[in-house]
Amino acid sequence: MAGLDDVFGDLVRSVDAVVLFSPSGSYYERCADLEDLDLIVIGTENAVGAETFVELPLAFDDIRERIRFGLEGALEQDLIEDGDELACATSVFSDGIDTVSRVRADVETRTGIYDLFVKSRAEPEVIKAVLELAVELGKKGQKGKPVGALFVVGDAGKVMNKSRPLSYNPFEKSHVHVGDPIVNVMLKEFSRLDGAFIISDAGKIVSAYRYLEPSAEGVDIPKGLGARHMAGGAITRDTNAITIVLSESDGLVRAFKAGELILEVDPEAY
Ligand SMILES: Nc1ncnc2c1ncn2[C@@H]1O[C@H](COP(=O)(O)OP(=O)(O)OP(=O)(O)O)[C@@H](O)[C@H]1O
Ligand SMILES: [Mn+2]
Repeated sequence: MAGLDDVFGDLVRSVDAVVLFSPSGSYYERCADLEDLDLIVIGTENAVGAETFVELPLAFDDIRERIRFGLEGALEQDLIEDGDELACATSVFSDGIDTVSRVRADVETRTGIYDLFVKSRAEPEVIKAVLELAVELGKKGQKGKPVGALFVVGDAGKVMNKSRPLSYNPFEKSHVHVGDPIVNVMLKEFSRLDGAFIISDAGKIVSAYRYLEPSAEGVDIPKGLGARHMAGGAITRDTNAITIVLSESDGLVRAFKAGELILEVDPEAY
C-alpha cells in the first residue's frame, strides 16, 4: 500500500538544494540539520543569519515572481546552476512555510529582474525606494485619481543631456534624496505634473519636470501605452539609467533597462 510520502515525496526526491523563502528561525534550524543538502535562504532580510542568502528587494506577493526573482539571484551568485532541481519552500496562505514547489533552475527564462537591482549603475536601495514609491503612488493615486509617473534612475548627467526642462526645477538647489519621507510626499505632489523625475545613482533628486528626448529608436512597449513608456524605455538604451514607470491608463508599474521591459507589477498586489 502506498503512503502519502510515496506520492508527495517525489516533490523533494533527489533535489540539488533546498530553498527557503523567509523561514522562521526554528524552520531554518530544522533544515540546517538535513544532511548532504545545500540550503539557501531567500528573503527581504536575512532574519535567521543564514550562511547562504539571496536578498529580495520586495516581498513579492505573487509566488511565481518571488521564486523567479530569488532563483535568478541564486543563479547570479553562483549558488545554483542551470538545470538544478530545487525544492522551494514558501508561505502562500499563512505566515509560516506551507507550500513546497519543485522548480528547475533555467537560465533561458531569466528575466533580468535581479540584474535590474543588483547590476545597475544606481544603488539597489535607491532603485528599491523608487519602486516602492511608484507602487504606493499606484495604489493610492493622487487624491483618489489614477496618476502616472516616470522616474529615471542613475546616470543622471547623461540623462540631463538628453532631456529638457518643461518648467522650473523645484529641486534645483536642494540636496534631497529618495526614501526620505518628506521627499516622497514632495514627489507624490509633483507627480501630478508633466515630465520625468531624474534621480542620481546615489538617490539625489536632480530634477522634476524633464521632457526626455532619447535619440535611441523606439522600443517595444505593451499595446495601449504611449509616449511616456516609449520615452521611458528608449532613454535606458541611450544611457545607463533604468526607468520605473507608473501608467495612468492601466495602473501598472514597469521597469526598463537597456531598452527592455524587465518588470511589470500590479500595485494592488502589494
Ligand atoms: N518624452 C517624455 N518625457 C517625459 N514625460 C513624457 C514624455 N512623453 C510623455 N510624457 C508624459 O507622459 C504623459 C502621458 O503620455 P502618454 O499618455 O502618451 O503616455 P503613456 O505611455 O500612454 O502613459 P500612461 O499609461 O500613463 O497614459 C504626458 O502627459 C507627459 O506628462
Ligand atoms: Mn496614455
